Order: sequence, then C-alpha cells, then structure tokens
Amino acid sequence: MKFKAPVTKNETYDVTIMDLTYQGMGVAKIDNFPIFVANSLPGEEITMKVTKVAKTYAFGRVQTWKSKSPDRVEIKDKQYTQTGITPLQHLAYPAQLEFKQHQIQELFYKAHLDEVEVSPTVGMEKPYGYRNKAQIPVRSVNGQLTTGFYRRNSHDLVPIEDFYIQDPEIDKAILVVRDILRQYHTAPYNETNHTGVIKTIMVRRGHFTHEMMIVLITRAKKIPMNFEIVEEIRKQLPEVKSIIQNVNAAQTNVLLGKEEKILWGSNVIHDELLGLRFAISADSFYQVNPVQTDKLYDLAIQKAGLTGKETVIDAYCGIGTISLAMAKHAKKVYGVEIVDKAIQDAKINAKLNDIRNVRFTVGKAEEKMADWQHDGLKPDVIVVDPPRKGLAPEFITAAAEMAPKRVVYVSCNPATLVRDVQTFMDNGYHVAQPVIPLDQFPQTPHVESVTVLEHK
Ligand SMILES: C[S@@+](CC[C@H](N)C(=O)[O-])C[C@H]1O[C@@H](n2cnc3c(N)ncnc32)[C@H](O)[C@@H]1O
Repeated sequence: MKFKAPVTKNETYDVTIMDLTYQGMGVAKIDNFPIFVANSLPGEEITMKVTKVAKTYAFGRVQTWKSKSPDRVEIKDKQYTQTGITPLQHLAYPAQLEFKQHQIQELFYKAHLDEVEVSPTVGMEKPYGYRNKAQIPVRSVNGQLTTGFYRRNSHDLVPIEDFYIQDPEIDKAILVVRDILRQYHTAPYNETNHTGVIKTIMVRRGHFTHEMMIVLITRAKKIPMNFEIVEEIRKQLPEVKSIIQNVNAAQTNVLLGKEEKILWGSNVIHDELLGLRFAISADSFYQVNPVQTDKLYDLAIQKAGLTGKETVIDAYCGIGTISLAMAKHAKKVYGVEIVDKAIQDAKINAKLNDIRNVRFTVGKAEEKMADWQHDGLKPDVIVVDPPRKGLAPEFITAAAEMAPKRVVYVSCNPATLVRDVQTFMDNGYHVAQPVIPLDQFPQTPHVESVTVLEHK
C-alpha cells in the first residue's frame, strides 16, 4: 500500500518543536512524521505552514508563535533568516555552546560509546565579526550590480551589506569593490544565461597583520577596464596587498577556477598565529576564525604532550600552521597535504619563521602514511585535521600500525569523528580524556573539537 504522509503542502498545523537538527532546524512530529522548521527552537509552540512534503519528512515555515523559547534571540534584520548565513543566530550564545557539546555527546551515545565524555564548548567573548574570509556572490538586482547572499534553497540574491559574522573591515571592503565595479560598468554574472564578467568577490584579511587580499572571480578571461579598477581598489583600500583575478568559466558551484592572474601586488598575504608568521594564498585552507584558532592550536599542542624529544606527523597540514606551531616543542615534524600550493606556502612559512625541523610533502595523507610506515618512520604523536569527510580507513590502519603513543584528532565534523574514533578503538586505541568542543563558527551549527586517543 502506498504510504500517505500525515501532512499536506500549503496546509497549516499547530505543533510543538521537540528537537534541533545538526543543521539548526527545529523538528516537530505529527504521527511520528518529522517536519523540519527553520527559525524555530525546542519547546516553542507554533503554527506552521508545510512548504514541502517528501517521502519520509516534510519542511515547514513558522507562521506564528504561541510560545517562545527563553533561549530565543530576536533577529531584527530579515536578510539573515532569508539567507541562512547565520542559521543559529536566533539561539542565545550560551545555548549554542551547549547545543554543540550535546551534539557530539549524542553521536557518541548513538554509536554506543557512552564512556566518551564531552566537555563544555570553549566559546568566544564576542561571537560575531570573526570571519577572516568572505566569498560573496555578485549578481544583478533591479538592473544594478549587487553583493549579498543567496535566499535559502535558491540562487536568488538577497542584498546584504553587513554580514554579521565577517570581520567588519571585510564587509566595508566588499562595498568599496562593489561600488568600483558599478562605476566601471562591470557586468555581473547571470547564472541562467551564463553571461557577464564577475561572479564572486573573495576577500581575505590577516587578523593580526591587517593585510588584505581581493580576489575577483570571473567567468570572462578579461575584465574590461581592469587597470582602472585595480588602481581604484588600491587607492580606496590601503590595506590591500594582493589583487588577484581567478578565472572560472565553468557553470559550477565550485568557487575557484584553475587560472589565476596577479593583477597587482603579492600572490599571498600574511597573518600571525601563536607568534608565528604565515603566508596564505588565495586557494589555501586557512582557519576562518583567528581568535579561536589560537586557542585550538594551543589546545592541540598541549594535548600532544610534547617535551621536545618527539617525532610528530601532522596529517592534512594545509599551509603548515599546526606543524610549525608544534615544531618548537618537538624533535621533528612531518607534514602532509594534498594541495600543492598549500605545501609551497608551508615551505615558505618554515623559512619565514626560521624553523628547520619540519619536512612538508605533497600527497594523499592515506598514501603517504603507508610510505612512511614502509620506510620505518616511528612517530610518537600523530595529529590529524582532516576535511569534513574525515579519515580514510587505510589512514587509520597505517596510523595504528605505526603505534604512536597519542593521536590528536582535530575535527570539524562530529559524525565522521565518531566513526573514526570507533575504528581507532578497533585498532587498540581509547579516548583518553573528555573531547573538547571549541566554537570556531559562532551563529552556525558547525562544530570543531579536539580528541586525544592513546594506545591502550
Ligand atoms: C581542515 S583543513 C586543515 C588544515 C590545517 N591543519 C589548518 O589548520 O590550517 C584540511 C586540509 O586537508 C587537506 N586534504 C584534503 N584531503 C586530503 C588528503 N586525502 N590528504 C591530505 N590532505 C588532504 C585539505 O586540502 C586541507 O588543507
């Protein structure tokens, strides 16, 4: 018999929100059928309209609140709820920190790893204006080149000038560049027809150095009047040290293309972390919350328990930030990273800081581990900081066979963390101390954490 959902599209229902998903959506249930409702919080009684019905779930939109959560923060500017750039902004910050702690704890419970404890989340004093990087789509709105962000589940641009979680100097720079592009009649990208010149403005700013990089991501190879545009950017934004054009002619959601032209200045900017200086390219990974990154790396170093005698592997090392921070406390550090450009930056960074006991290699961490193991490398500590998909199983096998005393796992995705911890446990490791969540992404549901695994 065909299953019939207990709700109908465009009908309204009175419900009580029971839970909050990992994406920050409220969850209501009718006859055990889950309905996900943005901008609603556990305990709230609402009237909602069903906007979409799928086989096993539906989406709804709040129409009115009958009661509100004591943890609710009212959002005055509707562009934040329209776009979802800050999906947890309606939740008070202390409750956001608890939500992140519980999220990790729940995932360990669900995996029957009840023995793993999770500490309270390390938060930020000012949980806004923190992002050191922005990637802002440029489109035409009412016939005018406009910057902002996409309306939820669409590619319609909502004009935004204050992005709330970005460094305010970056917000200002975006407006300056937007106005210069308007002045020189640069054609904004049209996604439907795949026409126009400028797709995205990317800005990076060194939190400690105040060096700024502007990347103009274009569909077209040529930016008409590019010389004048560059001169104007330099004149109006004295912090700018690097202006780059990145050509991405493909019709894709991938942001950066392969072709990069330096329009003016350097190909990198610099920033400082834990007293070290780093060169950062347009396409290198660099943590987006510098205030919390200092705490994150400090924690990782502390948890590695280094005495100056250890051999350390830093897998997924990016531009070498953790490797170089650990090098001061270890005998030798080996870093591996898949992006060639990031390793070039890592090598420059070692020189910049006059650090000689690190060796950086380009490659897949899982393959390089097998090579190192084959060559007889015996690390005392392995640090991993993988992307959201976590570690490859062969990485964990190779790591366990090298038998380091300790593995420090920096994770940006608790689901893959729990999966990988389980595999480490199957290979003779245990979680030695409570997992520490650290809020790298306030106002969003993203969760970063540090876990220490030790050989039994
Ligand atoms: C979360 S970032 C961490 C970077 C660095 N530890 C930091 O804090 O700046 C993950 C890094 O893993 C790299 N990466 C992704 N897949 C990889 C793989 N299979 N092997 C090695 N590195 C990889 C990415 O390019 C990225 O630089």
